[in-house]
Amino acid sequence: MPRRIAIASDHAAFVMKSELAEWLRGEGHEVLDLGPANADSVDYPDFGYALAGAIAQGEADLGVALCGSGIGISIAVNRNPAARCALVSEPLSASLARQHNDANVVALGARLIGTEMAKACVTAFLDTDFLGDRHQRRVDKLSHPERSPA
Ligand SMILES: O=C(CO)[C@H](O)[C@H](O)[C@H](O)COP(=O)(O)O
Repeated sequence: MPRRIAIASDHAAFVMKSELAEWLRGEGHEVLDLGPANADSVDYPDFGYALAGAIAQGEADLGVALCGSGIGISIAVNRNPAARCALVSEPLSASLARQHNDANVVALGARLIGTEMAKACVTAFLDTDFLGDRHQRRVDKLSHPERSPA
């Protein structure tokens, strides 16, 4: 199913971001590339916040976030309450992030995995649906931490 996918990175993942954006377009998805536009050194929070903002504003259905390890940009994306970003390095975690966590952003580390593994992770993420049921209750609690018992 064609999706609206936002993608962003820092300099460390610029090449992988470009490869994934081109591949996703080739797969028929609408891709919103939020940068950067080249491999000059930048700060991953700026691009993580932009990606989360696109999700929050409804400009994209799902997101792909990349930096060297995937750690920094996943933290940045998750600062936005509208985002549920899962850092993965293999497809099973990408599927579980959708099935159990209703993750709307997948984060990848371009210095840790290759482009083919990144594509396998994104494919698993896009092809898997949220299971709902008991998982919905838990995801709701992620949206409202103030309602959970201490
Ligand atoms: O992995 C990252 C953050 O978790 C980012 O890619 C940073 O850019 C990295 O920490 C530092 O990269 P640099 O190329 O040494 O500036």
